[in-house]
Amino acid sequence: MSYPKSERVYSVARVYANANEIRPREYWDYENNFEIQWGQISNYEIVSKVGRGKYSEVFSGVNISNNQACVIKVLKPVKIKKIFREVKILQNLTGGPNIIGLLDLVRDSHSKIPALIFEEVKNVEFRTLYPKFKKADLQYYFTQLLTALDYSHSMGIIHRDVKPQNIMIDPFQKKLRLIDWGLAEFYHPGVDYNVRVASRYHKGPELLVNLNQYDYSLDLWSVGAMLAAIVFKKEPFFRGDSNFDQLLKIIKVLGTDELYSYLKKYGLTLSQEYQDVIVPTKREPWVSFINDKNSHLVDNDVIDLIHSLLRYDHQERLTAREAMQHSFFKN
Ligand SMILES: Nc1ncnc2c1ncn2[C@@H]1O[C@H](COP(=O)(O)OP(=O)(O)OP(=O)(O)O)[C@@H](O)[C@H]1O
Repeated sequence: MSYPKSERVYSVARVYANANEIRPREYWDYENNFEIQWGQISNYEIVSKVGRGKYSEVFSGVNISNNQACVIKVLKPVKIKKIFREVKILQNLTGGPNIIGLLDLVRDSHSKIPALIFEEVKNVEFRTLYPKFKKADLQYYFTQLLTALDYSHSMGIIHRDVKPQNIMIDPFQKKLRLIDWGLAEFYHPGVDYNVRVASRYHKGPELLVNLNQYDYSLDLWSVGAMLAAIVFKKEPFFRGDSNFDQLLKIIKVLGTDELYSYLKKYGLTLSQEYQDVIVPTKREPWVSFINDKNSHLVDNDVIDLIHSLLRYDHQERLTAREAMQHSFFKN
């Protein structure tokens, strides 16, 4: 059984909780009876290297059978289960709005090293792009991102690694694609998930306080952290220098009162290590982050949106769909 329910169910997603249960088992069970149909590796040629991740080397390439540009993600050796999960999730989501399209799967006949073939996005690096964003750009691109997330969540899938590096934007075509589904997971209510996911600066509080029954709302914390970073021109917004320190950076902004209410609500306690260093802290008002460099981007709407995403309590955060309906996107 791949998704054992916990004996104590203390948190269930507010939306799409049964997205997998209502679908056939083959939809989410990537461990049993799942077989990959491999394409022709000879169709693809590498052009140049575009990036490297923890789990892969990524190249721009071309499909010589139709002259189509593509991206070739060559996987580093990892557990076969992890590869199956990424492939199954990509197959389920490909074709959805603003989700990176998986075009083919190939593997080297000798080494058996697999590679994923994707549509190519002519991405402009976020450190170049985001500082130029005006309110209209934020409205447009965050709507695109939330559309991808609402779709993925409605399909029962949590991305679990939302961050600028995983959001490809081609500003000339105004195209946004959510990439890197390597940490994504199927959501089943009442299952204890591994908290060692996401990248440090974008980890939600649930991961840092060891709350295992998290859900889609994890992705909305990461969106909130990204939005706050752009709006307040503070990249990243929460810069912890370790996983331990990451929660301390969040406390500096959100304070301790709501942290303790959060822990109490779900019956959690902080480790002794945290209890030794955390002192009572007041919430830092959002307006205290306004300065000469960012004031043109800040208004009450965007502050309210950030405030509604950056909540300790994952159940209080706006869902992707609710966030899209926020007044920030209307004016
Ligand atoms: N479809 C694409 N179009 C353009 N660039 C891409 C595409 N896919 C991946 N890249 C580039 O390759 C990098 C690594 O890809 P990806 O995040 O999928 O790999 P990873 O090994 O899972 O990375 P990580 O260590 O962040 O988990 C991306 O940050 C991006 O720069």
